[in-house]
Amino acid sequence: MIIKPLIIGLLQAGTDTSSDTVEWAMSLLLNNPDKLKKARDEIDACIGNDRLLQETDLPNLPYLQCVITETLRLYPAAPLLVPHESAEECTVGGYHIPRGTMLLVNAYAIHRDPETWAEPEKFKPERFEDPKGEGNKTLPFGMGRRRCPGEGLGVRVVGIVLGTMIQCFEWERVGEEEVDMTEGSGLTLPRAKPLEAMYRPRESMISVLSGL
Ligand code: HEM
Repeated sequence: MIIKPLIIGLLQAGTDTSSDTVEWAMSLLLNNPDKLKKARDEIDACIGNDRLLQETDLPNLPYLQCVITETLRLYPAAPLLVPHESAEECTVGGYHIPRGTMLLVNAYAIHRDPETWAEPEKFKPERFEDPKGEGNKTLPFGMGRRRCPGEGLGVRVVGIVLGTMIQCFEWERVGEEEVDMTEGSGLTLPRAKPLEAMYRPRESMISVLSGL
């Protein structure tokens, strides 16, 4: 009886969140070709050109992970998380919250707070390279007992898809101008317009790709 709604819930919660994150990451990399090259160099050094990236490679690709974390900082797939309700009256930041109040966590604003982040609007995956540096104060998957249960799967899916796209193809913007980063609306955070980009197989990956 509960299997159907459970499956539908998992598909709804796990599909757009993951695909939007890949699309934002690729948009950011297209506007920052030096970061795209750095991610590709890491993949080439770790995996080479004889096989496709696999899930077991992900722990050995720390810069790719930094790219994903920085993407989720700037474009958290659920910018207000999911509405919560206070089970008891409580105090948050000095405000009295009666029992039964709807609470929204503005992860988008927290992730761009200039008190917390240096150059908050800038795409800098490097900010996550040094654990002693700015540190990771993001919450793209929420917190506490209602935290996203699909985080492990989501991070792996985004890592494999994005990493394979970087490993196998040369990516370029359609024209001279930067990719438009206008945000769409909704409960999740899609791009206003779907990403358009030019790509072609990398010479070094053609034998792997043609063997698929
Ligand atoms: C990049 C990928 C993903 C992101 C950024 C993301 C983010 C989130 C966020 C912010 C919440 C709300 C947490 C809160 O309000 O405290 C959530 C809830 C949830 N997510 Fe994800 N998610 C992702 C992928 C997935 C995947 C792959 C699945 C499952 C296949 C999934 C299943 C769920 C479910 C079932 C909930 C509701 C949990 C509850 O209410 O107790 N998510 N997710």
